[in-house]
Amino acid sequence: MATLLRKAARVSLSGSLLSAGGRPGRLYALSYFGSNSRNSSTSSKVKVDLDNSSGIAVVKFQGPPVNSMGMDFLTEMAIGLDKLELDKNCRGIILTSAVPKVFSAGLDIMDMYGKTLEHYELFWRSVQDLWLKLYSSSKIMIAAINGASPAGGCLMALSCDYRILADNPRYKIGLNEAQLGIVAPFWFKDSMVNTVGYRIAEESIQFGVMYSPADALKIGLVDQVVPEDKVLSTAKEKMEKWFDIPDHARQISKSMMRKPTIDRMLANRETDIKNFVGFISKDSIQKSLEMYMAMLKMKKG
Ligand SMILES: CC/C=C\CCC/C=C/C(=O)SCCNC(=O)CCNC(=O)[C@H](O)C(C)(C)COP(=O)(O)OP(=O)(O)OC[C@H]1O[C@@H](n2cnc3c(N)ncnc32)[C@H](O)[C@@H]1OP(=O)(O)O
Repeated sequence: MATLLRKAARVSLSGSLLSAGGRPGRLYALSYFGSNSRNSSTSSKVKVDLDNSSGIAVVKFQGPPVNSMGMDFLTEMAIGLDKLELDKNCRGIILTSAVPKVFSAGLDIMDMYGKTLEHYELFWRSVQDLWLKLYSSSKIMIAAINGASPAGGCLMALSCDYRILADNPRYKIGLNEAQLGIVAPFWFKDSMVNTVGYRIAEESIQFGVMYSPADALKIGLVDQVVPEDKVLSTAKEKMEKWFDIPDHARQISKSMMRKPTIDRMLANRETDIKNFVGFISKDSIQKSLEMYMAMLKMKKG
């Protein structure tokens, strides 16, 4: 009976939780290589390592200096996630960083500065696409946050089912867009509200608060804070606990919780792209981004 239940638990529903409009299951060229028990794929910004015996895939961001989410990163992540979504051996995915001290610096500001309208449109569609894949994944997603995680970095963590943050006061996390003079779009806001609740999100987004690990834990932005060298092992231990739940029941429950948020984004996707392109191409916003980049560079010198 126990074996039967275990087998049943491994049966996964095909495809992500995405509804029809979301273009799931796209095929792509990236291929896995490795032994029967391990499948690995490395592209320039993302490394995917699936352990077939445990069912856990570790997706490591490896785009120094800060794992910013530019076109390459977005494309490689989308390809890696598509592949894992279709892989029956994969039951859970851990997102983490191979770059010291940074999980992800969020969207690549250089993709939002001084480019053509066509570029902004393509870029924003790719950002939406990645969020849809993360948020609607049928797999168990755990963020092993081993570094700073502002804006888009925080969004990737928010898209997971569980978040573990390294206990280092320099590793701040939050949707800080307002501090750059830009606005977190409604689906960033929805992801935050769904995690920490309306009142905290309201304050957090308006101020663009970046939380220390202790504060992030207090408001429920992360679920656990552990010593830095334990982040990945804790994520793997936690994953084993999630594996005790039969996949089909967990997936349907996840879909039930997330579907309204996903559907809202799909229904407003084109308007959201128009808003982004119109907003980001304004002179005043371009100026804000320019000043922000200069400030980042000055901080170094
Ligand atoms: C209608 C809707 C409209 C708009 C919605 C847009 C939504 C936007 C979402 C976003 O994600 S915007 C990005 C927000 N990100 C940030 O504010 C993070 C900024 N970066 C940092 O705070 C720090 O870099 C750090 C992540 C804490 C790491 O600090 P560290 O000291 O380790 O590195 P350093 O600051 O020296 O940076 C190294 C290098 O990287 C460049 N950099 C940093 N972040 C970005 C980025 N997001 N995009 C592009 N480039 C980035 C930084 O300038 C340095 O470059 P240099 O070596 O050439 O000087």
